[in-house]
Amino acid sequence: MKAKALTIAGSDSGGGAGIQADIKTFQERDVFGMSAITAITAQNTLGVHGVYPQTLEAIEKQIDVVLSDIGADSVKTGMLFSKEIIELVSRLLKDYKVENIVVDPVMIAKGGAKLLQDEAIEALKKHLLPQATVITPNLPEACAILGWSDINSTEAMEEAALELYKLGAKNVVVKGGHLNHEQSIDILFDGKTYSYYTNNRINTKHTHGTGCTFAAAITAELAKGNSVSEAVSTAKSFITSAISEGLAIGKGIGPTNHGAYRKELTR
Ligand SMILES: Nc1ncnc2c1ncn2[C@@H]1O[C@H](COP(=O)(O)OP(=O)(O)OP(=O)(O)O)[C@@H](O)[C@H]1O
Ligand SMILES: Cc1ncc(COP(=O)(O)O)c(N)n1
Repeated sequence: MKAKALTIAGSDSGGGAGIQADIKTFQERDVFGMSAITAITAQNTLGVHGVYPQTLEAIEKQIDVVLSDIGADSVKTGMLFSKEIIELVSRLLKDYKVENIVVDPVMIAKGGAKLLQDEAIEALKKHLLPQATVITPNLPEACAILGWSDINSTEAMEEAALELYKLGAKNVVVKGGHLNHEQSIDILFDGKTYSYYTNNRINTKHTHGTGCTFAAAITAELAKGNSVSEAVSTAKSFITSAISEGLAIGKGIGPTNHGAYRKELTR
């Protein structure tokens, strides 16, 4: 049977991040994609021009009808915007006993727009992180969750992974896209071992949606029954290809190319 994945996230009208990036990635990885939209954003390559959160009722209904009928082998969360939405999503994922949960703790868009209210960080820590199979913070997100000012080395990334693991997630991937290093290094910590996923840094500005795409690829691989380390490894290859063929569309930061990995596999 075809694997199924649900993304609970914000809509990016520009198509590079959020729900759109997730669904494209699920499709590329041969997983049936479903969505529950937490907020509509008016977005393009120049940034976020408007944020329109959906009502709790609308969010609950989307999740309820999908999980009660179709079900999901894995669920990804992205932009959740408020404490109330986090509490709702956490409750529903518990009620439906979802097994594979990937939490991408989206906080700030590349252009600087807030996608999570400051007061929601505590709710994220208390309710959602402890339920997660995998969490995928970038360096600023890891700092915000831990109350740290900076993470600027792989040693500090390992320390952050350990401290984040103590908050209850089964696996932590600290993403090093923001590290000033010639390689792009992500570190997975499963409570015992630190595994490094490393590729050469690609010199491009077209990286809109990298975090969403990476986490969606992990979600898709988990839905198909792969292990966390296999899922992260495939996701790393997927995002590296997508960035290497980033799309110079629009006047600002273009999106990654979700179809690039498939092309590479069939070459
Ligand atoms: N220039 C790059 N070259 C190669 N890999 C990259 C580059 N930038 C980011 N990555 C990889 O992309 C993935 C996403 O990492 P990143 O730290 O950019 O996430 P993010 O900041 O959450 O993304 P976003 O900016 O979409 O929120 C990671 O696997 C990271 O290593
Ligand atoms: C709806 C939504 N979710 C997530 C992101 C983060 O992606 P990025 O940091 O690449 O802008 C975004 N811009 N929009």
